[in-house]
Amino acid sequence: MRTKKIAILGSTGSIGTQTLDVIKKDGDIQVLGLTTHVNIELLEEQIEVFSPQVVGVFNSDKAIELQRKLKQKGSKVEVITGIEGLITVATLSEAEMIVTAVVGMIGLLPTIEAIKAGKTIALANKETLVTAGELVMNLAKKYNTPILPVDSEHSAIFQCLRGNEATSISRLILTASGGPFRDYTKEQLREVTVEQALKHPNWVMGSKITIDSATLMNKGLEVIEAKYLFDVEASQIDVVVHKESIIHSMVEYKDGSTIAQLGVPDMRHPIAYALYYPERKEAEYIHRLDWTKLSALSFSPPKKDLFPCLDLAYEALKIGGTMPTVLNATNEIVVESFLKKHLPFNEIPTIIHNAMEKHICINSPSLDDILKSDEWAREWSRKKVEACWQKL
Ligand SMILES: NC(=O)C1=CN([C@@H]2O[C@H](COP(=O)(O)OP(=O)(O)OC[C@H]3O[C@@H](n4cnc5c(N)ncnc54)[C@H](OP(=O)(O)O)[C@@H]3O)[C@@H](O)[C@H]2O)C=CC1
Ligand SMILES: CC(=O)[C@@H](O)[C@H](O)COP(=O)(O)O
Ligand SMILES: [Mn+2]
Repeated sequence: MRTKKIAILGSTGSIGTQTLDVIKKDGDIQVLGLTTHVNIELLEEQIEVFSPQVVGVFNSDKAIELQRKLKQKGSKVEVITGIEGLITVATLSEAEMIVTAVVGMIGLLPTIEAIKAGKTIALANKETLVTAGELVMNLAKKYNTPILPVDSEHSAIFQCLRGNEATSISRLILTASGGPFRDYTKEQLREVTVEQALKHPNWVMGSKITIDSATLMNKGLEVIEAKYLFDVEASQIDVVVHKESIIHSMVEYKDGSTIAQLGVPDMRHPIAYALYYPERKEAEYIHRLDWTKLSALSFSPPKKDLFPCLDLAYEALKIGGTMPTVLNATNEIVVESFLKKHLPFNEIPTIIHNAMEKHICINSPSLDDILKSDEWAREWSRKKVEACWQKL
């Protein structure tokens, strides 16, 4: 049996740990590199089990601490800090595939370097495509590098597209759980707490994406991600609330037929699909749907007036250029602030909207334009949050 060699960016997070779980179950993938931001305790355990060559620890104090611990144990694993650590792991010469499971646009530069180094990308890090979708996809074409979606909706669409011509697509239908507040009124939404927002009805995920699900920004980011991954028009991407999260997304074809991908909500399925693509690997550990107990699959339109982030994402996509970059960067700042309890829930879309209004959009941006727009949006929204915090 051939052993596939991979590296994982963000191995200590929700997607990272589930990727390692899949790998442990199958035993036919070798892990050459791992990275974390600060969680060196978990990284140390992962080093014990998977024996990578190199690890990246973004935080420099934590990197030094880990280096010291590993030295004491006589370990030969190399530790690299900062963005250099992420890029080194993303471009390890022997690795064929990179799983991008970091959260946020910090994943952009390592992903670009991995593409240039010809690595297959198993992409969970949606902020990368939202920030620089056109640039990343153009690079992937230039370097002939496959980008395999890990996000459950995009994996579903990818699976539904197999064996069909892209030209026969009528529309993509992304399913949304609606998040924990899908049945809340406008008044109730004013009072929601971080603790409530962190309780996703169907998935256990990292805190940033969980808040994005609660605002429906996750679906907005996924609309942009779908546009770039599948090269369709924004008008061809619809969102429907499906609270059971059993149908992971659908493709409607020109002949009126719709193909959907269904399964229990378990990220190990889309992760394994990307890891082993084009093979479908035996996965006894994934629970099967019990059709006799599934009494109903429900659908309803998203409440766009109560959750304006979805429309903001469509708007950013329509404007194009650096507008999705600004949408993403502002969202990262306001979500972080909400999680720190420095910002109320209903200020999230307001600040993003204001940032988009203020931004002077650059069309066909270079990487430098993108990085500068990202920086501008972060600075601008930090000031807005600060002003809001003073008033609270
Ligand atoms: N969780 C899920 O089910 C799904 C997630 N996704 C997407 O996958 C990505 C990862 O999500 P998720 O696993 O939930 O996130 P988590 O917050 O659980 O994990 C994020 C990982 O990235 C690391 N990290 C965070 N910030 C930095 C930084 N500045 N520099 C370097 N590394 C960093 C974290 O390290 P540390 O542990 O030290 O904080 C951790 O390893 C996101 O883009 C998300 O939208 C998509 C679909 C489903
Ligand atoms: C598991 C996954 O892919 C998440 O993006 C999930 O879809 C979030 O659920 P929402 O539909 O609530 O955004
Ligand atoms: Mn998703």
